[in-house]
Amino acid sequence: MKDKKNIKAEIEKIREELHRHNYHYYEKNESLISDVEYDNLLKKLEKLEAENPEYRTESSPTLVVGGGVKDTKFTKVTHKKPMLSLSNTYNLKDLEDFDGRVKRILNGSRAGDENTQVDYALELKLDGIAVSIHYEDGRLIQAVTRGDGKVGEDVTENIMQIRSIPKYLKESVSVEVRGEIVLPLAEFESLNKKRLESGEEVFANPRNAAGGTLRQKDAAIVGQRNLDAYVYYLADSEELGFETHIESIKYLEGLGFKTTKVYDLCETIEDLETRIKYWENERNNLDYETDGLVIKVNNLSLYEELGATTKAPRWAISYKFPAKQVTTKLKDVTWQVGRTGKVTPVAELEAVEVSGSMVRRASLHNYDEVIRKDIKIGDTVFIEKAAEIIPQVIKPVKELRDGTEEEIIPPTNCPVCNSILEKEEGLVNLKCMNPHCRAKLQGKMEYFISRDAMNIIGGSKIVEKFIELGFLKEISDFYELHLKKDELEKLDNLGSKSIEKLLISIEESKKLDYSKTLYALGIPFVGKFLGGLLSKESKNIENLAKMEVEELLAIDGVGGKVAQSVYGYFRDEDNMRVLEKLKDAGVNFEIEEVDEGSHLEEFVGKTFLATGKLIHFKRQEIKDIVEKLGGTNMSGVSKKLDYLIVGEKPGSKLKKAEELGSVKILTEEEFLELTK
Ligand SMILES: NC(=O)c1ccc[n+]([C@@H]2O[C@H](COP(=O)([O-])OP(=O)(O)OC[C@H]3O[C@@H](n4cnc5c(N)ncnc54)[C@H](O)[C@@H]3O)[C@@H](O)[C@H]2O)c1
Ligand SMILES: [Zn+2]
Repeated sequence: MKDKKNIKAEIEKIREELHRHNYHYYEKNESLISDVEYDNLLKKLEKLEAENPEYRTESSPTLVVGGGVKDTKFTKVTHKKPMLSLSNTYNLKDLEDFDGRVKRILNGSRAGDENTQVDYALELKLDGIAVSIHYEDGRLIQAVTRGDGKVGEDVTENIMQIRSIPKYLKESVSVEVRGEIVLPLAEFESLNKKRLESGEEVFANPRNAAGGTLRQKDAAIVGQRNLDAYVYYLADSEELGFETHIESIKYLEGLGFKTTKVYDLCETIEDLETRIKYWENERNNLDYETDGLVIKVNNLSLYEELGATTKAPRWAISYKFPAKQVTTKLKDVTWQVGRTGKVTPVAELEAVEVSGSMVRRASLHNYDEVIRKDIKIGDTVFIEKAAEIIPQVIKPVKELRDGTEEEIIPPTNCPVCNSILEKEEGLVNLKCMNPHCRAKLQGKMEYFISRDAMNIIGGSKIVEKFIELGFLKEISDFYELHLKKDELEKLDNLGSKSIEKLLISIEESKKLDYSKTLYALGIPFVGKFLGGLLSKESKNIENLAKMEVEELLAIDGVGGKVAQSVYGYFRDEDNMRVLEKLKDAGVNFEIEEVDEGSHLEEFVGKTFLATGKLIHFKRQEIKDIVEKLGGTNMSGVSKKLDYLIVGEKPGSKLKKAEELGSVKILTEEEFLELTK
């Protein structure tokens, strides 16, 4: 008995929690927990309700479409056909179950026909706000949000502000069309930047921003935000005589609607799996956010038989991608000193999995941002890890504070060398001014050997050790390491093999292009682009060192800050001393004269790009060959591209080139032939 009581209490507690999250998510367009955490709670409740049917209620979040219209500022409108949610899954096994369920229902109603063929349409699941838009004789008359699925809010005026939604259709038909209102990623970023600058709270993600915008009372604001709309459902498709979902979508395109253009026909579960794998990566190249894929039965005549629960149709399911955003606890903030002495806060987090990897630390950028986002130690925070990007702290969840959170206090002294820090430009940057600070030294060394600079093997561990042992005091010391070979080989955990490799890569680095060696010096503000530009303009470092500020300013692309920085660099005795050492060691600081005699007819005036995993060449080698033979390298596929060299698993670039039709595709062997 006691047990039962506990179960009842637990069920009620989870329901209450879910109601609270629904309120924040649908009414206020903000989240207190991540979607995965929400979905896990919902699944837990579903399980408890299934095991204890006596506690089921019609109003449970497991049975109703989220979002209400109770206190709405908009006029309420009853939907002709309910606007349902979608059941969701995060794995392929559940997808197979879905396919099995669909076939079982269809087989059940057609005894004897055991092998019903079911085709699926696979679409992108846009992460935005659902709307239903009504047209009468081709004219937009009303647009309604999903609301609680039965009753939504009239947002016609706001929808009128969205350029990609046609106000008049290309045919004079009366239809109801459903789609998703999204905020494109670029718009989202610029909106948040503006809000941060004006002290307003940032939106945690594009969906929240789209929701907040669409339910604005002031249509003019909606107009400024550049929302976009993609449609994915024609409510009257059967009445209009369409047989498949995909046909109806193509018809919508013909009427003037924007769709994602993704409606892959999949005949088997294997087809579905292949497309899912493809989109797991490819979705990062879209300019709007997707949180998964939607898989729909393509044959419309099966919809009635399959039916729907109170919450979702049985002819569709969503396959959700691993979450990019999750919440976790901010345990502490540490301060990191970079190569220029800039001191930045780093979030120390309770370990959490995001996009398939464990995250323990995340960037907080600078103290100003900590203040603007109002982040405190002990806060629950949203963090995000997009493809291959360092995890970022998005915002704190202030609603979850219990009063024990602590202010983040910036240090007064350098956490590494203890010298007093100085403030630059107000509060934005704290800086260690000690020229001998170990952290700065280490940062400088790591920058010097990084891939885009001198490309010397050996990571931060080796640099740290060599600094500690006194082998590295300035960047030119790398070129004296060979003199200490015997000593180095005796060090623990290194061994002669890796020392040998290290010394070879140091030797190799001497031959690098002047643009790279210039970049490697770490002159403030001189990144890869300016390294290239300044090397071309000056031809060699002696010329560059002699340039006056006015001469530097005369170079197209060089501004005041850069000119001052470059000029100052070469007027510093220490810098010049290290530079002389590098030159004496044989590091290249001049542009090689291009020998026009080596140009090949097949290459002159032609453009090249390599993609995929290359077997015979390094990517840089291909670029060097192209340049040497008189061709030009490109970074993306466009009409201007003449040759695409493809390795293994080429991906989207090859697809694009094939679509263009004008690009010649070469294997590595064919490329090699061309150079002969
Ligand atoms: N973090 C939170 O606090 C919180 C709270 C509530 C809900 N949520 C999240 O929202 C989900 C529930 O929201 P929901 O009911 O809007 O469901 P959903 O967003 O998971 O799926 C249904 C919706 O998908 C949209 N959609 C996008 N592309 C589509 C396409 N091609 N075809 C059909 N529909 C498409 C439609 O708007 C549809 O209403 C939960 O599973 C959870 O992940 C999170
Ligand atoms: Zn310091």
